[in-house]
Parts: sequence; structure tokens; C-alpha cells
Amino acid sequence: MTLPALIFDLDGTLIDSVPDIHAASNEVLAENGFAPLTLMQVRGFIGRGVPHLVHCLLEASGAGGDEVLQARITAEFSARYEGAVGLTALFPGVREALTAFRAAGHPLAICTNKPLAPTSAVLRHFEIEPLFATIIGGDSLPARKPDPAPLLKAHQMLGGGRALYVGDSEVDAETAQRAGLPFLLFTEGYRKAPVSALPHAIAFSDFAMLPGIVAHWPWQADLASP
Ligand SMILES: O=C(O)COP(=O)(O)O
Repeated sequence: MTLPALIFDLDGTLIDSVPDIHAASNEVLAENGFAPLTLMQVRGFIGRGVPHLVHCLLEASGAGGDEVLQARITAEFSARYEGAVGLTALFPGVREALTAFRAAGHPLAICTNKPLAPTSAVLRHFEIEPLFATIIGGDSLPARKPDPAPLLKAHQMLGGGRALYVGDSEVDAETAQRAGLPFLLFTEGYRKAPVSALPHAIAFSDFAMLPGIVAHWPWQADLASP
């Protein structure tokens, strides 16, 4: 019997990327004459893709609503951030959990709102890209999460069937709900609301717990799974 597919969000779930995103944001803001923002401010802007991040950067800098500026800063941020991985870390236990899932035969995928180029760069940096059969980025489809289309596409690319989505945020919880997949909430990521406010099947704080959770998943009782 095929083992369940596991689909992962990236930022705030597998990787702690805020320091690099914060640094690239402040460099681009400085080049355009704006003051730096705090790490926690930028952390709150992550999860809905680069255009949303840049929109929030400009709003917080008192320059929202300028579409020409938005387009320029989006291009400048993308160029600066792509390949900026030096301050990014895998969350503890991620490499071990992913390696164990792959060795056991679980089909693995990523469904992130981060564009494909920086996604691939960071996965190559940590030498984990070959573990994933499918990678859906924020620029893979016309729609981004919380639209369910990217998650449904990742699920389909893995052959459908039993699957779980693992993520850290409000966006991920809504996406899983709309796609009809059970959602596993990693509590140490970038969510803004309390755990209780996010619809989820189970919450976990340490990737060392994940193999046990998946191995004992109550599929029969899980009416949400397709
Ligand atoms: O907003 C982004 O660029 C990426 O966020 P995600 O990996 O949590 O989807």
C-alpha cells in the first residue's frame, strides 16, 4: 500500500528565513530612501508571497498605493533575495524527519508562496531538494495560497490519495481546509493568531514528533481526507 503523501509549506515550517528576508527588505528600502523595519514587522508580512510582502513593506514605510514603486521594489527585492540563504536555517529536526520520511517511501512535496527560484536556491543550499518529488512555488500557478489550487496541484502531482499538509500559518490552515486535506500545524513558525484560532487536525512544536504523528494517523476516522 502506498504511504501517505506529505506536503510541506516552506517559510516558517521547514526553514527559518526571516533573517534573510528582513535583511533583503531593509537593503531595498534603504536604497529607496526608506527607514529600516524591525525583524518582527517583516516576519508578519511573510506567507502570502512576494507582492504582498512588498505591499506591506511600502505600507509600513508610508508609501503604500504607488503601483510604479511597488513594481520596482518587487523586482529589486526579488533580485536581492534570490540566493540570499546565509542567514537562513532549517528548523531543528527537519532534515532528519524529511530523510526518514523519504527513506520509508512517503511521496514528498513542497507547496509554498515563495517563488520557485529562491525556493530552489534554499533547498539546494541545504541539500534537501532531491527529497521532494514536486515543488509548487508562488509563481507556479496563477493563484497563490490561500487559494487551494497550488495545494491541490501538489497533491495531484504526487498521485492523489491519502495526504497531509504541514504548515505554520493562517494562510496554510485556510489552504488545507479549502483543499480538503488534514492540516498539521507547526507551532514555532510565523503564525500571528493563537494555535486555537487556526483550524488544524493536530499541532506539533518539534519535527522529531512528526514521524510518530504520521505513523499513527487515524485515517479511517478522518472524514476530511479525500
Ligand atoms: O510568503 C512567501 O513568500 C512564502 O511563504 P510560505 O513559504 O509560508 O508559503
